[in-house]
Amino acid sequence: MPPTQPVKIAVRKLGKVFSSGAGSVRALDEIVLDVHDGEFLCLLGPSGCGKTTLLRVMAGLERPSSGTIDMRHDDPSRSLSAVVFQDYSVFPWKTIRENVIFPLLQTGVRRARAKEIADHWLAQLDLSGFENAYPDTVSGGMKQRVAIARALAVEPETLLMDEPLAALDAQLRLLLQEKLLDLWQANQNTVVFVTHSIDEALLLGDRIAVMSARPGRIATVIDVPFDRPRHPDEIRASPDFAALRDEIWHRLRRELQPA
Ligand SMILES: Nc1ncnc2c1ncn2[C@@H]1O[C@H](COP(=O)(O)OP(=O)(O)OP(=O)(O)O)[C@@H](O)[C@H]1O
Repeated sequence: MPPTQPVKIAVRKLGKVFSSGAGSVRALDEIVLDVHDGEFLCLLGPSGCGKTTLLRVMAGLERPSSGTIDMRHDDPSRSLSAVVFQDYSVFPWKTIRENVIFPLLQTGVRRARAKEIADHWLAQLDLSGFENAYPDTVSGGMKQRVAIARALAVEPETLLMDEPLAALDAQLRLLLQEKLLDLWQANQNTVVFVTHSIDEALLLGDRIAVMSARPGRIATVIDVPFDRPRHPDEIRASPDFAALRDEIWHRLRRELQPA
């Protein structure tokens, strides 16, 4: 649906150039994009087009070379944003519970309360019973659920996710997509979600920003018409799904093989 909520993240003419002794790479060029309150926005584009770079700029992990990015922070008691990366970025030397507690302690939450919050989010991610396990003793899917629990536990106003399901096998990926749909339905965070998968973007996103080949620009933004709460099997079987998937694929193909 076209967004009706106020703008949460405003990206204006954003450019990013990486310079090194070997030369420079223009990763992003004149990106203009609005992300709205409570919106699930997917970023899709050819490999190397700058999706991760854009997400890292949003997270404050990279500085723009030009242009601006403005992210509204409404509630100082909540974190502005939290990031989930592809590679299960959990601390192997901490237990699963301590992984989730850690950022809460950093923000000043007392340990007893942090434990309660951690256990709540671990239960939401179906990890009850594994609180005292170490990440390396559980599966990749579970590690990624720990990373998601840790990100959600700080109640971020915006959740930034960089291909969080890409390293999982196909079946596990479908299950975690369903989990993310449920979590979004319950919490309605603003989410920016990088993916290579058109199907995943259509299933999860309210809108899909398709990027051009490097230097990345926003080639087009597609409204996803499916009502929420969403039922993945029904959506995948719908004619709209097939038509949109074709439309997006043809758009991406133009980026991959310019005329
Ligand atoms: N720290 C860096 N130093 C130099 N170049 C970089 C750096 N980070 C990214 N790049 C380059 O910027 C471009 C965009 O990279 P980025 O990882 O953002 O793309 P992407 O769309 O996320 O790629 P993929 O889909 O393959 O993950 C690439 O050419 C990459 O090599």
